[in-house]
Parts: sequence; structure tokens; C-alpha cells
Amino acid sequence: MHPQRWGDPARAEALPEGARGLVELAFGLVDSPAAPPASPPAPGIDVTLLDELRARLGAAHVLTDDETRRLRTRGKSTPDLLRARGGDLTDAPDAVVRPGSHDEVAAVLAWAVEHHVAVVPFGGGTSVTGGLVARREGYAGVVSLDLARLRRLLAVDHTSMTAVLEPGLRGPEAEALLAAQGLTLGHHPQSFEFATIGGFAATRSSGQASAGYGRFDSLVVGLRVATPRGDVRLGAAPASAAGPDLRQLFLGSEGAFGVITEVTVRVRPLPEVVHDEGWRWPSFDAGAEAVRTLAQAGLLPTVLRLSDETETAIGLARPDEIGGQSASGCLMVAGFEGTAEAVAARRTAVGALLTALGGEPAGEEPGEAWRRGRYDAPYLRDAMLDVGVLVETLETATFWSRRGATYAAVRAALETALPGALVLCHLSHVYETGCSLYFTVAAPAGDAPLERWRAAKAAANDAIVASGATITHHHAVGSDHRPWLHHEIGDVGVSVLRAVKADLDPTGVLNPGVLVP
Ligand SMILES: Cc1cc2nc3c(=O)[nH]c(=O)nc-3n(C[C@H](O)[C@H](O)[C@H](O)COP(=O)(O)OP(=O)(O)OC[C@H]3O[C@@H](n4cnc5c(N)ncnc54)[C@H](O)[C@@H]3O)c2cc1C
Repeated sequence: MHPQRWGDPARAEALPEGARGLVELAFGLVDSPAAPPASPPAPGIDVTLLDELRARLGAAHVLTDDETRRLRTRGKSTPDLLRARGGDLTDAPDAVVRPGSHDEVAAVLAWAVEHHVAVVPFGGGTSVTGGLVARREGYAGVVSLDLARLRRLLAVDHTSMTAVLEPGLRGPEAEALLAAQGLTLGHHPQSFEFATIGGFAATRSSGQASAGYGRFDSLVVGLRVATPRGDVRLGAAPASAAGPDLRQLFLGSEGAFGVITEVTVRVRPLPEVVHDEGWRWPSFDAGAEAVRTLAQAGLLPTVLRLSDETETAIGLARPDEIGGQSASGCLMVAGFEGTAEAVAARRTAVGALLTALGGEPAGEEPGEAWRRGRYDAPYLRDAMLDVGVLVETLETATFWSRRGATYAAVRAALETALPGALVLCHLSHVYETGCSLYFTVAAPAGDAPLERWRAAKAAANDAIVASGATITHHHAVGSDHRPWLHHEIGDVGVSVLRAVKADLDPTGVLNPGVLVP
């Protein structure tokens, strides 16, 4: 991972020529290169404490060099990138520890409790909500607990169609191990190439094919978690009436309740056929009604996303990448995966319903173009930052009856806070009862981009909670959304979270300042 940009350093690129003209027209171009990579502050932890850990894990797995710590500093939100580009590494951990087993994770937690050191579980480092920035005050130091050595496929049950994965496996690594067994997990968030199995579980991630495969939390059937109070194993059966489902306490717990060391997931056969296609709608409202109808008819494709008018127009301005012939209306992408027979049957049924609802088929190219470029947008964000354009995303979910009001309220909040901004939205992650709304914002970065974005994001968060929607559908709470969580779960909900935290992590060493208000 690049320390100041998204993804593979070899793929860092300047803004493509076609997009450059568009950006210049909309915002102007201001050359804004990143500062040369800075050194993090010297480790602020007593070195003799680290020697204890070295004796347990081996010296090679307790690291304090600048490069290793730089790569474990914060996540990959635009504010994180802006701070890294400006040379601000003040949140760097004092050390990076890399346990190689569940027992070594437990040993690190015992050490942290004994010496009151804050521990930040680290998967792929792709958090966009400040999930990797622990509060430092009052602690003897902060260590990043990197799960990169825990990356095995531990077991496969072909009869029950489950697999046990270690948390440090990145998306492609997990898929490759499963593919060798003829299986797939089907979880493809945009951060797929770098994010990990443990991170997906700890944030309740949702992938681009969630309509067909389900959100990550719905794929999890079992968990093993190391907590400062001991080991927890959950998921004895596919379903259970043995009280509240405690797996749900750890899904989305963002490293604040324990470290997830094994994840048992539901798996599916590798699809025989993958087919993508586009549909055009006269308006976002018309397309959204069609999506609702599909969801409520039980006729969802595997992938389903609908861009609003602005996102469609921007996408269509670069037809080589997103596809389509007309800049008007809204583009829907539908993807189908499965056996040849199942895909054919579903395509026929979905196509008939969409046609009856007024959709116009746009052929395969828009869908195929989306699939080709589905992991590329984050690289474009860096290229935009290089020319002085602030780009960031945010997301929420709401019930169908409030979709229009939430969309309008968030859009208005962003446009008011950032005059001249382009606000794009797509609808994805669809349910019978509602959907998520995913916004992309582009605006001139100006002199104080961090402060301007924070104000805009706060306005959007206020609009989200005022409209009764969730503060996050899949990016998690982290430290960024924490001030808004009580609006969603109320005083009693907050005190339940605090009670769980106090019981599992009585000295508060796990990710302090993240999730729990
Ligand atoms: C460009 C980009 C695109 C993205 N697209 C999507 C998307 O499509 N869908 C989506 O859901 N999210 C998306 N995200 C957000 C992010 O990728 C997800 O939240 C992802 O699940 C984080 O996984 P990770 O392994 O990188 O976790 P990290 O960022 O390393 O950690 C995230 C949080 O989980 C905790 N954690 C990590 N591993 C463990 C563990 N084993 N046990 C306990 N706690 C742990 C961390 O302490 C932290 O609080 C995107 C982010 C970026 C930057």
C-alpha cells in the first residue's frame, strides 16, 4: 500500500487526459503535489516493554522502524490522505506487532493490559472512518496489532458449505484459496484488493455483489475472538434460539471488544456464468422504484446499482470506462452470477419486470465497463487530489419510504456546505425494505480542504440522522461517526455498548476512542 495514496504504488497515475479536461472545466487545475514522505515521531513507548514482547513473538515481529509505522498510520479516508500528503504522521503507532497465532494475539493483549498500552487491530488499513486512530492520552503507548501473519484457510466443509478463514487474508487471497476448492465467498467491496477478512467482519462490510451474496455479516456463521478477558468461540449451529446472537456483538465491533482471529463463512460454488448488463431510466426516482419492485418481488440480480443523473452524466463523459451512449437519465447496472441455467432464468424474469416498469435495455457494455473498472475509482481520487480537487465519499441506508427525502437532504447539506461541489449518488446494497445511498463529492480543495471537508461531512451526518437514516450502512463508526452514534441507538443503547466494553476490556486497551461513545 502506498503511504500517501490508495493502493498499489506501481499503479499511481496522473489524471487521465479525458478526465483532465472535464475537471479543468468544472473546478480548474491547481498543481497540489504531496509533500515528500515524512518520518513519524520517535516511538513514545518504553523500549523495555517492547523487549518483553520480542521475547514472546520474536524480534522480527515487533517493529519500530519508520516505514513500517508509517504504513500503519490511520486509514484511507480523504482526510487521512490529506494529512499524510501534508506530512502529518502524528497518529503513528509506537510499534507494530505481528502475532502469528490466536495464542500470540492473546499474549499481546495480556501484555497490553499489564502495561496499559493501547492496541489497534490492523487488517488491511482501509478504514475510512478513523477506525485505526487510538486515543493516546493516559496510555503507556500505542501499538498496531497487524494481523498479516494470520492468513490461512483453516478448514472447508463441503457438505455444509462453510470455510474457516484467518483474519489477515486479503480479499483476493481468500478468494484464491477458496477458488482452489471450487468455492467463492462473493464479497467484493471496492477495497477488495487490500482489505481483509477480519476487517470485513469488524466493520460489517458490504460488497458490490451484496444483492446476490449478502453483506459480509450475513455470510459469517462463526467467530473466534481473543479478548482481554479470554477466548470466545461463537456459532455452534446455522441458527439458534440460545438467547441473543452474540456473534452480532463482535460483528461491527471495530477492534473495541476483541481481536477476531478466525471467521467461519458461508461459501458458494464458483459461478459458471457471469453476465453484466445496463438499463437506462428516465430519472433516479423511476429507477429506484424499479429497484424496490425487484427487491420486493424477490428477483434481485447478483449486482444491482443505480446511478443518479449526475453520476450517470459524469460516468458517461468517460464512455471508455463506464459506458453508455446518452448523458441523460440514469444508468442501472445489473450483474448475474450462478449456473448457466439459473442466470438465464433470472435474467429473463428481471428483464421482463424492468421492461414492464419502463426501463430501456442498454446492452452489455455498461455492465462490463463497470466490472472492468470497479476497483479503479480510488486511484482517480489521488489523481484529483494532485490537481487540487477534493474528492470523498459517504454513505447511509434508509427505508424505501424515506429514500427520496434522505437523498434530497444529504445532497442539499453537501451543496450548501461546499458551494460549487459536484454531488453524485448511487443506490446499491438493496433490501426488501430499503437501500443504501452512496454519495461521492468533488469540490475545489482550496486552502483548507481538511477543515472544509470536516464541516461538510458534519452537515451531511446531521442531515442523515435528522432524516432518520443510519449514520453508516457499511463504512462503520470508527472515531469519525462516533459523535453521531447516540442519535441512532439512544442513551440506553450507548450504555449497553459501554457495559459490553467494560466487561470484555475492563482496562480499555482495545482501540480507545473508536466505536463506543
Ligand atoms: C477506496 C475504498 C473503498 C472502500 N469500499 C468499501 C466497500 O465497497 N464496502 C465496504 O464495506 N467498505 C469499503 N471501504 C471501507 C473499508 O475497506 C472496510 O471498512 C473494510 O472492511 C476494512 O477492512 P480492513 O481489513 O482494511 O480493516 P482495517 O481498516 O485494518 O480496520 C478496520 C477496523 O476494524 C478493526 N479490525 C481490523 N481487523 C480486525 C480484527 N481481526 N479483529 C478486530 N478488529 C479488527 C480495526 O481496528 C479498525 O477499527 C472502502 C475503503 C476504501 C479506502
